[in-house]
Amino acid sequence: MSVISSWNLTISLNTTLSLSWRSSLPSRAIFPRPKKPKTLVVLAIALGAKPTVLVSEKLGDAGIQLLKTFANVDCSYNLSPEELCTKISLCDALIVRSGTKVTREVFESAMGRLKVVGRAGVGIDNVDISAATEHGCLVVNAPTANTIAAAEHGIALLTAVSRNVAQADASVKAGKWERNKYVGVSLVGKTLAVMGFGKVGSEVARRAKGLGMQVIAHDPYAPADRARAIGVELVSFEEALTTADFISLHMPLTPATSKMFNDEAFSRVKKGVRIINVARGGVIDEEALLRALDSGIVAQAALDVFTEEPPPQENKLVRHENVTVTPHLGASTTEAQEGVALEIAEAVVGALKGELAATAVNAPMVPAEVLLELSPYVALTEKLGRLAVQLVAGGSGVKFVKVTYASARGPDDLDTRLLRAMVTKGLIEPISSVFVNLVNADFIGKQRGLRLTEERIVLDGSPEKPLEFIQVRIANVESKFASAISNSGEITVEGRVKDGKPHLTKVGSFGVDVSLEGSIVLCRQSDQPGIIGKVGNILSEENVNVNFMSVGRIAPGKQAVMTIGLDEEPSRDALKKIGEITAVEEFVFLKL
Ligand SMILES: NC(=O)C1=CN([C@@H]2O[C@H](COP(=O)(O)OP(=O)(O)OC[C@H]3O[C@@H](n4cnc5c(N)ncnc54)[C@H](O)[C@@H]3O)[C@@H](O)[C@H]2O)C=CC1
Ligand SMILES: O=C(O)C(=O)COP(=O)(O)O
Repeated sequence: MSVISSWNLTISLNTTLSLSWRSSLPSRAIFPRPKKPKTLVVLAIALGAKPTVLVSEKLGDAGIQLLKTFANVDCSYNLSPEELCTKISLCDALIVRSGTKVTREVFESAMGRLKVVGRAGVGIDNVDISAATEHGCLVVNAPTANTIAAAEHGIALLTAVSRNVAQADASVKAGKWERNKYVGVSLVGKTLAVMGFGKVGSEVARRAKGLGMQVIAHDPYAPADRARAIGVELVSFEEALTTADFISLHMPLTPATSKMFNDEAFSRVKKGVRIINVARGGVIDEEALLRALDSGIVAQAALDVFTEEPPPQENKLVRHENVTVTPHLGASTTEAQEGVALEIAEAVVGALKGELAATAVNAPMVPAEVLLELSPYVALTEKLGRLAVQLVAGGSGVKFVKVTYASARGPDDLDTRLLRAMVTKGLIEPISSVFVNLVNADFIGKQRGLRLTEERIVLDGSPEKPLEFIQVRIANVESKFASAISNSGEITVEGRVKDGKPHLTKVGSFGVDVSLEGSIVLCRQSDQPGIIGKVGNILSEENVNVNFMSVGRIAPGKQAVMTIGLDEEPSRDALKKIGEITAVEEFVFLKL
């Protein structure tokens, strides 16, 4: 058994938790309904209302049409930050490109309604991801559809710069004919340093090789074999700077890459280097670039992106004669815009339907086939969490939770992040007003001081099924249903997936078997004939449908735990009657 992760979370239980003793039913025998804005979208859909998607920048028509099949679509472009904050509390999703700043204030103004932000493109530096995560808002992007467009624009700028295309064009249009002034430089045989060897960078490299250039790349995280496969040598930052005739930037803007190209970097480049930036303005210290251009260290620059967009009129870089500029056009081809629009619309609609997004930026990306396989276990883990926490006696603080996964698969073949998040959701939601999802589960858990430990039991046998059983244990607490405490002294619930459905298979040390649907009555009685019939009668008198019933015994004639799965919620009166059956020693009603 090995511990694979742990973190802290403290849940303080309020005293009106679900448990009821046989003869003293509290005023509300069931769990208090959470006050949270729980899955508003799903609720809205259930009521027949469509979710609302705000599109704040121009999006390809195919994407808009797809969104309209599922949601009310509000295309409001050029909103001021204040207008965005005002509108956002009425929206379930927001779709942006690079021009909308999705700040913490936006998430705060959403007041819990905003469920997903879709970035119709790659760079997510305009979205405050930490704030999104803290607010449980999923951020998805469209990472692939504009790769080629951005790479082609990089190559367009590379060739334009080398032959002074923009300057010469302006000159001819101004009535001049300056053939000697605009003599260019050749690309063939020159060294191009691609900085950031990801999707765009590697496509630029491929194309530059076709132009006869020597291509080197700097990317601390790129796999060497990918570079080798296209004949590119991965080099250090230093080597890239000192050997390149052309430098093309393709890394994301992050705290680590911010102003990566500064005075220090420009002091090490080859004199006369040419720089192309189709990444983000912020990766260059623009003042430093201006100095390097003025001193001739950098011969020319081609910039598609700027620290501030649009750049102010007086921006000296924009007006510099050795600088070619475009207004952030990297992704702007008809094909790329239709592609990203569809990619983001699909991701946003999927997220609004509650599906997990393959392009999630702030949640684990779980491949579709893994999701499909894990989905019954997702339901199981959430329900086990909900059951376990409902079994805790009011006043106990839930801090130490252990989740055990029993599987014949090796640890690398089982991604438990999703399952862990769902246990957290199950543990926290019934006893608090927060909404927990895959996005914010770890954050909320940590914030509340819960210490959740995951363990693996590696079983012999066929690894065909991802999991054999899952156990959730809560230590250092008392239970309102004493039988839920196992021999190890912890509240223990265990479940399995049977025929694709989650089942509860153990409570404390008692083996049980009940499908986890509707609600459950757990009942400990002295093992004797007739109890099942008596309980069944009480429920049938109330028209409460029993969907499952099982009895687990320590030994014949001793104690047994009866588990009853119910489709409807029984009245308080019916529960009271169950508690009054003489052989019933304790019972509890649990909502799933
Ligand atoms: N101008 C435009 O319209 C467009 C701009 N972009 C920009 O291009 C960037 C790259 O896009 P993709 O290639 O699709 O992303 P990607 O994630 O596939 O590639 C980024 C690469 O940068 C590398 N990287 C990270 N830190 C680095 C560092 N300190 N030094 C060197 N490399 C580093 C990463 O390892 C990764 O391989 C985006 O983040 C976006 O900002 C993307 C599309 C269009
Ligand atoms: O995808 C990206 O990262 C881009 O920079 C494209 O930006 P845009 O969607 O054209 O505003």
